[in-house]
Amino acid sequence: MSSGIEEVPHLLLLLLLSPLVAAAFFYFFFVIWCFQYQRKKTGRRRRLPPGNMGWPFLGETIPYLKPHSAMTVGDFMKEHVSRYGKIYRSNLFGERTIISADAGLNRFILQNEGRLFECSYPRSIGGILGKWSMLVLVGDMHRDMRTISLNFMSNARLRTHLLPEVEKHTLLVLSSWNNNSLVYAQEEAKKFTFNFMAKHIMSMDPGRPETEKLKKEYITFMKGVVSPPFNLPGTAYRKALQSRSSILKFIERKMEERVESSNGDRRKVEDDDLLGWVLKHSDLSNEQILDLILSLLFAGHETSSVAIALAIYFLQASSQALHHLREEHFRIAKRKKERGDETALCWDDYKQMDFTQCVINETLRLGNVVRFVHRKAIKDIRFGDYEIPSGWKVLPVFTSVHLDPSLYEEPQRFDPWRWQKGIRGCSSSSSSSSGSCFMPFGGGPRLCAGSELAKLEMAVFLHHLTLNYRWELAEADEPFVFPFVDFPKRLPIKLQPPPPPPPTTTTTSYFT
Ligand code: HEM
Repeated sequence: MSSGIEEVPHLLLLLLLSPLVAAAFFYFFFVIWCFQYQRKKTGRRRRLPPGNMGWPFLGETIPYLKPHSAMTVGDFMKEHVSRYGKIYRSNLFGERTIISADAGLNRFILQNEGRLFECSYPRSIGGILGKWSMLVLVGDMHRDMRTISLNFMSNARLRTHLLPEVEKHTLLVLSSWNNNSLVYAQEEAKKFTFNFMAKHIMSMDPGRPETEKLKKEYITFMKGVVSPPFNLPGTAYRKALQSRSSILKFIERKMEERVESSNGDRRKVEDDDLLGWVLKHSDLSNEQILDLILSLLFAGHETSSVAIALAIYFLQASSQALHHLREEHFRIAKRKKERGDETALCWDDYKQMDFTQCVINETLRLGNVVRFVHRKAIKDIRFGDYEIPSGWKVLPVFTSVHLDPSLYEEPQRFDPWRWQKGIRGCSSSSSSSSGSCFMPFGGGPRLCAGSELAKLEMAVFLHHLTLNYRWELAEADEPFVFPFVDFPKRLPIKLQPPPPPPPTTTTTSYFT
C-alpha cells in the first residue's frame, strides 16, 4: 500500500517531466502527420494510369482485339485514349496491363529492355514457336540468338548474298504473272517471301516437292499462330502444334543429312545458309537450332509479305506516288543501261532508291504491320505522374503514334513525300524525342533483326513491279487487323502492261 507522503515525489517528477512528455507527444504526432502528408503527396504524384479493368479474367480483351481497318487505331483505342489519355490501364489477355499510345513512353519501354521491362509474349506463343524462340527468350540466351541472326543478316551479307537472292525470287514470282490477268497480290507476296526464306535458311529451291510440302505445313502452322490458343481436337491451334512437330522433324532430318555428309563433324558443314551457319559456328543444341529456324521463318515471312501487299494496295490508290516511284525506277534502269550493265541490281542501284524508301516508310507507318509488342514491368517504375507496378503487362502501341494527328499531318493520307520534309512532332526537344514517332521495327535491344532485309525485299520487289506492270484492284479489298494485318480477299489485282517510259529513258524488262 502507498502513503500520501510517498506520492509527492511522483507528482513532482510528473510535473518536472510534463514538458518532455508534451514534446514527445508533439514529436510523435508530427512524425505521423509527416508520414501521412508524404503518403498523400506521393500517392498524388505516383498513381496508376486511369482506366477500366473490365470483366473478371476476360477484362477488355474481346473489344481490344475486335477487327478493324489497318489504317485506323480501332474503336477501342480511340475511345479509351479520348476518355483516359494516351496512357491507360486495363485487363488484357488475363493480365493487368498498361497500354501506351504515347511516343515517349513507348521509347522508354523499349530502351529499358532487361533493366525495367522484359519481353513477355502470351504463353501460347511460346507453346507454338518453341521455348527457344527469339520472341520469348530473355537475357543472355536472347542476346546469343540475336547475335547469330544479326550476323547472318549483316550488311555485308545483304550486299553480297541476299540482294541477288531477293532479286532472283522477285523475278521468279513476277515473271509468272501475265498482263490482263488477275492475281492475288497477298498470296504472291507470301510466295515470294516464303521461297526466299526457305532458300536463305535451308537452301531449299522453290517448286521442289519438299519445299511445297514444307510450305503446306507452314500454312497450317501459321493459321494456328494467329488463332485462339485452344488445344482441343479439330482447332486451328491443335493442327498448328501438329504441323510444328512435322516441320521440326523435317528441319531435323536436314540437319542430320548435313552433319552426316561432313563425316559427323559440325565444324566441317558448309555455311552458305542459316542452317549450315549455325551448325558450324554455334554450339546451339538441336532443339535450340530448330526453334531459331522456325522463329526466323515466322518473323521473316509473314511481316515482309504483308508489307509488300500493303505497298501494292496504297500505290494503286495513289497515282501520283506511283508515277513518282516509277520515274525513280526508270531512271535507275536507264543508268544501268547507259553503263552497259543490264544484269542484276547492285548495291549502288539500291542506294539510289530514295523515293522508294519514302514509300516504304509511309507504307509501314500507315499499314502498321506490327501494331504493338508485349512487355512486362520487372520493377516498380515511375513514368511522369504514373506508377507502373512490377509484374504488370505493358503494351507499347506503335499504331497510335503512327496515326497521331499531332505528329503526322493528315495521318490517314498515304503521303510518301512527308518523309522528305521531316516529321513535325519528332524534334528532340519534345517529350517524344527523335526516333520515337516511327517504330515499325520496334526499338532498343530487340529492334527487328531483319529490318534492313525487309526494306531490301520491299524495294527490289517494287523496282520490278513498277517497271513491268500497272495494276488496279479487281475487287474492293482493304487491310484489316485480326489482330494480324490481312486482306480478307487476298488483294485481287488486275494487271496491265506498264506505261511507256518517259521519252529520255529506256527500261530493261527482265522477263521478256
Ligand atoms: C516489314 C517487315 C517487318 C516488320 C514490320 C518487323 C517488325 C518487327 C518488330 C516490331 C519486332 C520487335 C518485336 C519485339 O520487340 O517484341 C521484330 C523483331 C524481329 N524480327 Fe522483324 N519485322 C519485319 C521483317 C523481318 C524479317 C524479314 C526478318 C528476318 C528474318 C525479321 C526478323 C526478326 C527477328 C529475328 C526479331 C526478334 C529480334 C529480337 O528479339 O532481338 N523481321 N520485327
